[in-house]
Amino acid sequence: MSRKQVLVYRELPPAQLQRIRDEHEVTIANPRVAGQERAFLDALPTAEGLIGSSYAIDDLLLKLAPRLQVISSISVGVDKFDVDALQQRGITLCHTPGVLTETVADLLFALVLGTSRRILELGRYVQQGRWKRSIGEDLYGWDVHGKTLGILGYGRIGQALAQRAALGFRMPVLYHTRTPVGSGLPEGKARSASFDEVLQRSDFVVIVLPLTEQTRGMMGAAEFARMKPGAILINGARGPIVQETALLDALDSGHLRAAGLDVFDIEPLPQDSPLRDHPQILPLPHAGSATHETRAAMAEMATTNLLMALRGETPLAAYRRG
Ligand SMILES: NC(=O)C1=CN([C@@H]2O[C@H](COP(=O)(O)OP(=O)(O)OC[C@H]3O[C@@H](n4cnc5c(N)ncnc54)[C@H](OP(=O)(O)O)[C@@H]3O)[C@@H](O)[C@H]2O)C=CC1
Ligand SMILES: O=CC(=O)O
Repeated sequence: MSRKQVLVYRELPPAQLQRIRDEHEVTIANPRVAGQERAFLDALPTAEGLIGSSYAIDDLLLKLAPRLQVISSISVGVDKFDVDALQQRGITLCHTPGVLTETVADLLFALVLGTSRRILELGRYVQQGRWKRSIGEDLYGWDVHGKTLGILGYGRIGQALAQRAALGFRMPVLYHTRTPVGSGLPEGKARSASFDEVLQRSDFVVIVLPLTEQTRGMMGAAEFARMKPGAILINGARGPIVQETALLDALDSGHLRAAGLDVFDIEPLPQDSPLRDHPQILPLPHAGSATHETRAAMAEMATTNLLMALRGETPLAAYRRG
Protein backbone atom coordinates (compact mmCIF):
# COMPACT_ATOMS: atom_id res chain seq x y z
CA MET A 1 0.00 0.00 0.00
CA SER A 2 1.38 3.42 -0.93
CA ARG A 3 2.29 5.84 1.83
CA LYS A 4 -0.02 8.84 1.99
CA GLN A 5 0.33 12.39 3.29
CA VAL A 6 -1.29 12.91 6.70
CA LEU A 7 -1.68 16.29 8.35
CA VAL A 8 -1.97 16.11 12.15
CA TYR A 9 -3.56 19.37 13.30
CA ARG A 10 -3.76 18.75 17.03
CA GLU A 11 -1.42 17.09 19.58
CA LEU A 12 -1.49 13.28 19.50
CA PRO A 13 0.15 10.92 22.03
CA PRO A 14 3.52 9.63 20.72
CA ALA A 15 2.26 6.04 20.38
CA GLN A 16 -0.58 7.13 18.09
CA LEU A 17 1.70 9.40 16.07
CA GLN A 18 4.03 6.44 15.59
CA ARG A 19 1.16 4.25 14.32
CA ILE A 20 0.48 6.84 11.63
CA ARG A 21 4.18 7.24 10.79
CA ASP A 22 4.47 3.46 10.35
CA GLU A 23 2.11 3.67 7.36
CA HIS A 24 2.23 7.27 6.11
CA GLU A 25 4.18 10.53 5.84
CA VAL A 26 3.24 12.93 8.64
CA THR A 27 3.18 16.73 8.89
CA ILE A 28 2.31 18.25 12.26
CA ALA A 29 0.83 21.76 12.26
CA ASN A 30 -1.81 23.08 14.64
CA PRO A 31 -3.44 26.19 13.17
CA ARG A 32 -4.56 27.25 16.64
CA VAL A 33 -0.96 27.54 17.83
CA ALA A 34 0.77 30.84 17.05
CA GLY A 35 3.25 30.44 14.20
CA GLN A 36 1.85 27.13 12.90
CA GLU A 37 -1.03 28.37 10.72
CA ARG A 38 1.20 28.91 7.66
CA ALA A 39 2.55 25.34 7.88
CA PHE A 40 -1.02 24.04 8.22
CA LEU A 41 -2.16 25.91 5.10
CA ASP A 42 0.97 24.84 3.18
CA ALA A 43 0.29 21.16 3.96
CA LEU A 44 -3.33 21.21 2.75
CA PRO A 45 -2.72 20.93 -1.04
CA THR A 46 -1.03 17.51 -0.65
CA ALA A 47 -2.91 16.22 2.41
CA GLU A 48 -4.82 12.96 1.90
CA GLY A 49 -5.70 12.46 5.56
CA LEU A 50 -6.36 14.94 8.38
CA ILE A 51 -6.57 14.15 12.08
CA GLY A 52 -7.36 16.68 14.83
CA SER A 53 -10.21 18.68 16.36
CA SER A 54 -11.47 22.09 17.57
CA TYR A 55 -10.78 23.92 14.28
CA ALA A 56 -13.42 24.86 11.71
CA ILE A 57 -13.00 22.92 8.47
CA ASP A 58 -15.30 24.66 6.01
CA ASP A 59 -15.81 24.58 2.26
CA LEU A 60 -13.23 27.33 1.63
CA LEU A 61 -10.59 25.35 3.46
CA LEU A 62 -11.57 22.14 1.65
CA LYS A 63 -10.96 23.89 -1.67
CA LEU A 64 -7.30 24.13 -0.60
CA ALA A 65 -7.16 20.36 -0.04
CA PRO A 66 -8.13 18.73 -3.37
CA ARG A 67 -6.50 15.36 -2.55
CA LEU A 68 -8.23 14.91 0.81
CA GLN A 69 -9.86 11.48 1.35
CA VAL A 70 -10.39 11.25 5.14
CA ILE A 71 -10.82 13.54 8.13
CA SER A 72 -10.63 11.90 11.53
CA SER A 73 -11.95 14.08 14.32
CA ILE A 74 -10.77 13.50 17.89
CA SER A 75 -14.26 14.32 19.16
CA VAL A 76 -17.77 12.97 18.99
CA GLY A 77 -19.29 16.33 18.00
CA VAL A 78 -18.89 17.17 14.31
CA ASP A 79 -20.11 20.78 14.33
CA LYS A 80 -16.67 22.07 13.30
CA PHE A 81 -17.09 20.43 9.89
CA ASP A 82 -19.11 21.41 6.85
CA VAL A 83 -20.66 17.96 6.59
CA ASP A 84 -22.53 18.69 3.33
CA ALA A 85 -19.34 19.91 1.63
CA LEU A 86 -17.48 16.81 2.83
CA GLN A 87 -20.22 14.49 1.57
CA GLN A 88 -20.34 16.26 -1.82
CA ARG A 89 -16.57 15.83 -2.18
CA GLY A 90 -16.72 12.16 -1.12
CA ILE A 91 -14.48 12.79 1.90
CA THR A 92 -15.00 10.36 4.79
CA LEU A 93 -15.56 12.03 8.18
CA CYS A 94 -14.80 9.88 11.26
CA HIS A 95 -15.45 10.71 14.93
CA THR A 96 -15.19 9.12 18.39
CA PRO A 97 -18.64 8.24 19.77
CA GLY A 98 -18.96 5.97 22.81
CA VAL A 99 -15.45 6.04 24.29
CA LEU A 100 -16.14 9.34 26.08
CA THR A 101 -19.78 8.81 27.05
CA GLU A 102 -19.36 7.83 30.72
CA THR A 103 -16.62 10.40 31.36
CA VAL A 104 -18.69 13.27 29.97
CA ALA A 105 -21.74 12.12 31.96
CA ASP A 106 -19.57 12.14 35.10
CA LEU A 107 -18.57 15.74 34.46
CA LEU A 108 -22.13 16.84 33.73
CA PHE A 109 -23.22 15.36 37.03
CA ALA A 110 -20.32 17.18 38.71
CA LEU A 111 -21.82 20.41 37.33
CA VAL A 112 -25.23 19.45 38.73
CA LEU A 113 -23.66 18.90 42.15
CA GLY A 114 -21.23 21.80 41.89
CA THR A 115 -23.86 24.41 41.07
CA SER A 116 -26.44 23.29 43.60
CA ARG A 117 -23.97 22.74 46.46
CA ARG A 118 -21.99 25.89 45.53
CA ILE A 119 -18.71 23.98 45.44
CA LEU A 120 -16.66 26.69 43.71
CA GLU A 121 -17.88 29.42 46.05
CA LEU A 122 -17.36 27.35 49.21
CA GLY A 123 -13.89 26.25 48.11
CA ARG A 124 -12.89 29.86 47.50
CA TYR A 125 -14.33 30.80 50.92
CA VAL A 126 -11.94 28.37 52.60
CA GLN A 127 -8.95 29.26 50.39
CA GLN A 128 -9.42 32.95 51.08
CA GLY A 129 -9.24 32.35 54.84
CA ARG A 130 -12.83 33.46 55.40
CA TRP A 131 -13.87 30.28 57.28
CA LYS A 132 -13.83 31.52 60.88
CA ARG A 133 -16.99 29.89 62.25
CA SER A 134 -19.73 27.49 61.07
CA ILE A 135 -21.22 28.68 57.84
CA GLY A 136 -24.68 30.23 57.87
CA GLU A 137 -27.67 30.25 55.58
CA ASP A 138 -26.06 32.70 53.20
CA LEU A 139 -23.73 29.89 52.12
CA TYR A 140 -26.14 26.95 52.20
CA GLY A 141 -26.76 25.07 48.98
CA TRP A 142 -29.77 23.13 47.73
CA ASP A 143 -30.45 19.39 47.72
CA VAL A 144 -29.85 17.43 44.54
CA HIS A 145 -31.34 14.05 45.46
CA GLY A 146 -35.02 13.80 44.69
CA LYS A 147 -35.08 16.88 42.42
CA THR A 148 -36.27 16.60 38.81
CA LEU A 149 -33.56 16.42 36.16
CA GLY A 150 -34.53 17.44 32.62
CA ILE A 151 -32.32 16.32 29.75
CA LEU A 152 -32.40 17.92 26.29
CA GLY A 153 -30.98 15.29 23.91
CA TYR A 154 -31.28 11.67 25.02
CA GLY A 155 -28.47 9.99 23.13
CA ARG A 156 -25.43 8.21 24.52
CA ILE A 157 -24.38 10.89 27.03
CA GLY A 158 -27.93 11.93 27.96
CA GLN A 159 -28.79 8.33 28.85
CA ALA A 160 -25.60 7.84 30.87
CA LEU A 161 -26.44 11.00 32.80
CA ALA A 162 -30.00 9.74 33.43
CA GLN A 163 -28.60 6.55 34.99
CA ARG A 164 -26.54 8.55 37.46
CA ALA A 165 -29.46 10.79 38.36
CA ALA A 166 -32.23 8.18 38.55
CA LEU A 167 -30.33 5.28 40.09
CA GLY A 168 -27.75 7.13 42.17
CA PHE A 169 -29.68 10.17 43.35
CA ARG A 170 -33.35 9.09 43.11
CA MET A 171 -34.06 11.96 40.75
CA PRO A 172 -37.13 11.75 38.51
CA VAL A 173 -35.83 12.23 34.95
CA LEU A 174 -37.65 13.92 32.06
CA TYR A 175 -36.02 13.77 28.66
CA HIS A 176 -36.68 15.42 25.35
CA THR A 177 -35.31 14.07 22.11
CA ARG A 178 -36.02 14.25 18.39
CA THR A 179 -36.46 10.58 17.57
CA PRO A 180 -38.58 8.65 20.12
CA VAL A 181 -36.42 6.44 22.32
CA GLY A 182 -37.12 4.29 25.40
CA SER A 183 -35.66 5.45 28.69
CA GLY A 184 -33.40 2.40 29.15
CA LEU A 185 -34.21 2.62 32.87
CA PRO A 186 -36.58 0.65 35.13
CA GLU A 187 -40.26 1.60 34.82
CA GLY A 188 -41.13 4.93 36.41
CA LYS A 189 -37.58 6.28 36.66
CA ALA A 190 -37.50 8.40 33.50
CA ARG A 191 -39.98 9.43 30.85
CA SER A 192 -40.02 11.23 27.55
CA ALA A 193 -41.53 14.74 27.61
CA SER A 194 -42.04 17.68 25.28
CA PHE A 195 -39.42 20.44 25.16
CA ASP A 196 -41.82 22.74 27.06
CA GLU A 197 -42.55 20.19 29.77
CA VAL A 198 -38.83 19.61 30.37
CA LEU A 199 -38.36 23.38 30.75
CA GLN A 200 -41.39 23.89 32.97
CA ARG A 201 -41.00 20.96 35.37
CA SER A 202 -37.26 20.47 35.80
CA ASP A 203 -35.12 21.72 38.67
CA PHE A 204 -32.06 21.13 36.47
CA VAL A 205 -32.10 21.38 32.68
CA VAL A 206 -29.06 19.74 31.11
CA ILE A 207 -28.24 20.28 27.44
CA VAL A 208 -26.56 17.32 25.70
CA LEU A 209 -27.55 18.02 22.12
CA PRO A 210 -25.40 18.29 19.02
CA LEU A 211 -25.00 21.82 17.64
CA THR A 212 -27.04 21.93 14.43
CA GLU A 213 -29.12 24.47 12.54
CA GLN A 214 -32.13 23.38 14.68
CA THR A 215 -30.37 23.64 18.04
CA ARG A 216 -28.31 26.84 17.50
CA GLY A 217 -29.73 29.51 19.84
CA MET A 218 -32.42 27.08 21.05
CA MET A 219 -32.19 28.38 24.64
CA GLY A 220 -33.05 32.09 24.69
CA ALA A 221 -35.05 34.55 26.79
CA ALA A 222 -38.43 32.89 26.08
CA GLU A 223 -37.10 29.44 27.04
CA PHE A 224 -35.43 30.70 30.23
CA ALA A 225 -38.70 32.42 31.18
CA ARG A 226 -40.49 29.05 30.85
CA MET A 227 -38.04 27.37 33.25
CA LYS A 228 -39.00 26.99 36.92
CA PRO A 229 -37.98 29.92 39.14
CA GLY A 230 -34.79 28.87 40.90
CA ALA A 231 -33.91 26.23 38.31
CA ILE A 232 -30.33 25.53 37.23
CA LEU A 233 -29.09 25.28 33.63
CA ILE A 234 -26.20 23.02 32.66
CA ASN A 235 -24.70 23.25 29.17
CA GLY A 236 -22.40 20.32 28.40
CA ALA A 237 -22.92 20.36 24.63
CA ARG A 238 -21.89 23.40 22.61
CA GLY A 239 -21.88 27.10 23.55
CA PRO A 240 -23.97 28.47 20.66
CA ILE A 241 -27.00 26.37 21.70
CA VAL A 242 -27.45 28.91 24.52
CA GLN A 243 -27.95 32.63 23.92
CA GLU A 244 -25.44 33.88 26.46
CA THR A 245 -26.86 37.39 26.93
CA ALA A 246 -30.30 35.97 27.63
CA LEU A 247 -28.76 33.55 30.12
CA LEU A 248 -27.01 36.40 31.94
CA ASP A 249 -30.33 38.28 32.12
CA ALA A 250 -32.10 35.22 33.53
CA LEU A 251 -29.39 34.83 36.19
CA ASP A 252 -29.17 38.53 37.07
CA SER A 253 -32.94 38.84 37.44
CA GLY A 254 -32.84 35.95 39.94
CA HIS A 255 -35.16 33.80 37.82
CA LEU A 256 -32.49 31.14 37.37
CA ARG A 257 -30.41 30.16 40.38
CA ALA A 258 -27.20 29.16 38.64
CA ALA A 259 -25.60 27.81 35.49
CA GLY A 260 -22.89 25.21 35.02
CA LEU A 261 -21.17 25.76 31.68
CA ASP A 262 -18.53 23.52 30.14
CA VAL A 263 -18.88 25.18 26.74
CA PHE A 264 -19.14 28.73 25.44
CA ASP A 265 -19.92 30.68 22.31
CA ILE A 266 -16.25 31.62 21.98
CA GLU A 267 -13.61 29.20 23.29
CA PRO A 268 -11.33 29.77 25.06
CA LEU A 269 -13.60 32.16 26.95
CA PRO A 270 -12.39 35.74 26.32
CA GLN A 271 -10.76 37.40 29.34
CA ASP A 272 -13.40 40.14 29.41
CA SER A 273 -16.40 37.82 29.11
CA PRO A 274 -19.07 38.62 31.73
CA LEU A 275 -19.56 34.87 32.12
CA ARG A 276 -16.03 34.37 33.48
CA ASP A 277 -16.44 35.85 36.97
CA HIS A 278 -20.19 35.72 37.31
CA PRO A 279 -21.09 34.64 40.88
CA GLN A 280 -23.88 32.31 39.69
CA ILE A 281 -21.86 30.60 36.96
CA LEU A 282 -19.66 27.56 37.44
CA PRO A 283 -17.45 27.69 34.32
CA LEU A 284 -15.27 24.88 33.01
CA PRO A 285 -12.79 24.94 30.09
CA HIS A 286 -14.59 22.44 27.78
CA ALA A 287 -13.35 19.58 29.94
CA GLY A 288 -16.17 17.03 29.48
CA SER A 289 -13.95 14.25 28.14
CA ALA A 290 -10.71 15.50 29.68
CA THR A 291 -9.45 12.56 31.74
CA HIS A 292 -6.18 10.76 31.03
CA GLU A 293 -7.99 7.52 30.23
CA THR A 294 -10.65 8.98 27.97
CA ARG A 295 -8.44 11.38 26.01
CA ALA A 296 -6.07 8.44 25.36
CA ALA A 297 -8.99 6.27 24.19
CA MET A 298 -10.25 9.07 21.90
CA ALA A 299 -6.81 9.54 20.34
CA GLU A 300 -6.48 5.79 19.79
CA MET A 301 -9.93 5.51 18.23
CA ALA A 302 -9.37 8.54 15.99
CA THR A 303 -6.03 7.12 14.83
CA THR A 304 -7.59 3.73 14.10
CA ASN A 305 -10.40 5.45 12.17
CA LEU A 306 -7.88 7.37 10.09
CA LEU A 307 -5.69 4.35 9.31
CA MET A 308 -8.64 2.10 8.43
CA ALA A 309 -10.24 4.70 6.16
CA LEU A 310 -6.93 5.43 4.38
CA ARG A 311 -6.51 1.67 3.78
CA GLY A 312 -9.96 1.60 2.20
CA GLU A 313 -11.45 -0.32 5.14
CA THR A 314 -14.65 0.65 6.93
CA PRO A 315 -13.59 2.77 9.94
CA LEU A 316 -14.88 2.16 13.47
CA ALA A 317 -17.10 5.27 13.32
CA ALA A 318 -17.78 7.18 10.14
CA TYR A 319 -20.21 10.08 10.53
CA ARG A 320 -23.03 10.55 8.05
CA ARG A 321 -25.90 12.96 8.49
CA GLY A 322 -29.00 10.88 9.26
N1 LIG B 1 -18.56 19.11 26.86
C1 LIG B 1 -17.85 18.20 26.22
O1 LIG B 1 -16.64 18.08 26.42
C2 LIG B 1 -18.53 17.27 25.28
C3 LIG B 1 -19.65 17.65 24.60
N2 LIG B 1 -20.27 16.78 23.73
C4 LIG B 1 -21.48 17.22 23.05
O2 LIG B 1 -22.53 16.31 23.36
C5 LIG B 1 -23.26 16.02 22.18
C6 LIG B 1 -23.99 14.71 22.34
O3 LIG B 1 -23.10 13.61 22.30
P1 LIG B 1 -23.68 12.10 22.27
O4 LIG B 1 -24.63 11.90 23.39
O5 LIG B 1 -22.54 11.19 22.11
O6 LIG B 1 -24.51 12.18 20.91
P2 LIG B 1 -25.77 11.33 20.47
O7 LIG B 1 -25.85 11.51 18.98
O8 LIG B 1 -25.71 9.96 21.02
O9 LIG B 1 -27.00 12.08 21.17
C7 LIG B 1 -27.55 13.28 20.74
C8 LIG B 1 -29.03 13.27 21.03
O10 LIG B 1 -29.58 14.54 20.70
C9 LIG B 1 -30.77 14.32 19.94
N3 LIG B 1 -31.08 15.47 19.07
C10 LIG B 1 -30.43 15.90 17.98
N4 LIG B 1 -31.02 17.01 17.49
C11 LIG B 1 -32.08 17.25 18.28
C12 LIG B 1 -33.09 18.26 18.29
N5 LIG B 1 -33.11 19.23 17.37
N6 LIG B 1 -34.02 18.23 19.26
C13 LIG B 1 -34.01 17.23 20.19
N7 LIG B 1 -33.08 16.25 20.24
C14 LIG B 1 -32.13 16.28 19.29
C15 LIG B 1 -30.45 13.09 19.14
O11 LIG B 1 -31.62 12.54 18.60
P3 LIG B 1 -31.64 11.86 17.14
O12 LIG B 1 -31.34 10.44 17.41
O13 LIG B 1 -33.01 12.11 16.63
O14 LIG B 1 -30.59 12.56 16.30
C16 LIG B 1 -29.81 12.24 20.21
O15 LIG B 1 -30.77 11.68 21.05
C17 LIG B 1 -22.20 16.07 21.08
O16 LIG B 1 -22.76 16.32 19.81
C18 LIG B 1 -21.30 17.19 21.53
O17 LIG B 1 -21.76 18.41 21.00
C19 LIG B 1 -19.78 15.54 23.54
C20 LIG B 1 -18.66 15.12 24.17
C21 LIG B 1 -17.92 15.95 25.08
O1 LIG C 1 -16.69 18.22 22.89
C1 LIG C 1 -16.14 17.19 22.69
C2 LIG C 1 -16.55 16.21 21.74
O2 LIG C 1 -15.97 15.11 21.77
O3 LIG C 1 -17.44 16.50 20.93
